[in-house]
Amino acid sequence: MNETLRAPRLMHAPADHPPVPAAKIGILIANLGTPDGYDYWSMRRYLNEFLSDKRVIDYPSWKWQPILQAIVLTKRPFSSGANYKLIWNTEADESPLMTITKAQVAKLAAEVATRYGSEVMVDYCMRYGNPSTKSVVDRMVKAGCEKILFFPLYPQYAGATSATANDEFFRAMMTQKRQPAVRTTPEYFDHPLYIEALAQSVERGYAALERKPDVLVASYHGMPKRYLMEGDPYHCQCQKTSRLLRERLGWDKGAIDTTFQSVFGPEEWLKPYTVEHVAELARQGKKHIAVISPAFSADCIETLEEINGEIREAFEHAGGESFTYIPCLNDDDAHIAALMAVIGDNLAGWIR
Ligand SMILES: C=CC1=C(C)c2cc3[nH]c(cc4nc(cc5[nH]c(cc1n2)c(C)c5CCC(=O)O)C(CCC(=O)O)=C4C)c(C)c3C=C
Ligand SMILES: [Fe+2]
Ligand SMILES: [Fe+2]
Repeated sequence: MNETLRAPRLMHAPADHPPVPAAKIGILIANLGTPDGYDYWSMRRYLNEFLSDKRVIDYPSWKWQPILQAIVLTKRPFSSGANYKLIWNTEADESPLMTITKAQVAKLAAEVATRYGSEVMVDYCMRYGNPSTKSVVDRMVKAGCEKILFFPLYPQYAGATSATANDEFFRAMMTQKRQPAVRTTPEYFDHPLYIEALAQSVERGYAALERKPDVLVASYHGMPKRYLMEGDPYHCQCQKTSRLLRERLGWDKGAIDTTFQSVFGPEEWLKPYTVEHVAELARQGKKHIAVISPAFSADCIETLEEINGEIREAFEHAGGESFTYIPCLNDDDAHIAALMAVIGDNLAGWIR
C-alpha cells in the first residue's frame, strides 16, 4: 500500500461504532450530461436543468424563466429530441456521450489501478441529469474517499462548463458530514499530450483520405460574445489550442480556421459561426474540408448531429464536395494518456 494513503484506522472499534472504511483517494470525472431518453419529458427535464443554470444563461430569473418555461421548453424538447433520436445508441439505450464517457472511465480506471493500486478509485458524474454529481460524491465518501480530485473533462475553461461543474461539486460537499479534502483540475487546453492526441487524430483522419483537404476547420462550441468581454477566457484558450495544434502538425498560418458553433438565442455569439464559415469556404472554392472539434472530449449531439449533419449539409449546399469529420478524442489511447498526465499532475503530494 502506498505510504501516503495509510491513515490511522480504528482496529478494534466498539460494536456500536459505525463502520470505518479504508482510506481512499477518489478521482471523479465529470461531463456535461445528457438526457435519459429522447422523448418529450426526458428532453424537457434535461433542458430545464441545463438552461436554468445561470452559468449557462445569465439573464435574471424573472426575465428568463417565463421565456424558458412558456416558449423554449414547449418547442425545443421536440426538435432536440428528434436530433438525439438520429444519433441514439439504441443497443445500450443511451446517448453517445454516455456510452463514450463510460468507455473513457473504464480505461482510466484500468490505468489508475495499474499505476496507483486499488486505493485510488475512479468514477464519473454529470453536471445535468444522471448520474448526478451529488449521488456519486455521496458514494465516494461512503466508500472511504478522504481525498477527491474532481476532473471536468473540458480542455478549455468556460464558466458555462468547468465552473458550473465545480459549483455542483462544491454544493455536494456542503452536505458531507465527513468532508474530504478536495481539488479541482485546471483546464488543459495547452497540455502537450492533449495537443499530441489531437494531432494524431488529424494525421489518422488525413491518412485515410485520397486528397488532402484545403483547410482544417477547428469548430468549438460557442458562447455569447458578452461572456468573453466579461472575462471568460474560453475564446482565447480555443485560439491557443488551434495554434498549438497547427504548430505540432508543422502547418503554415492559415491552415486551420477556428470557428464557433451552436448559437442559441438572439445575442451575438463568438464568431465566425461554423455553419456560415464552411458555406463561405465552399463559395470561395475551398471545396474539400475537414472539421475537428477540440472542445468536446467525447462525441455528442453537437458533433454527431450538428457538425456531421447540419454543418456538413450547409457546406454541401454551398457547393462543397468533400467534408471529412474527424471524431473527438473519445477513448483513444493518446487521449487517455493525456488525461492520465493531467490526473498525475494534480495528484502531486497526495500520492507518489
Ligand atoms: C444556451 C447556452 C449554451 C452555452 C453557453 C453552452 C456552452 C457550452 N456547451 C458545451 C458542451 C456541450 N453542450 C451540449 C449540448 C447543448 N448545449 C446547449 C447550450 C449551451 N451550451 C444546449 C441547449 C444543448 C443541448 C442540445 C440541444 O438542445 O441543442 C453538449 C452535448 C450533450 C449531449 O447530450 O450530447 C455538450 C458536450 C461547451 C464545451 C460549452 C462551452 C462554451
Ligand atoms: Fe452546450
Ligand atoms: Fe480571445
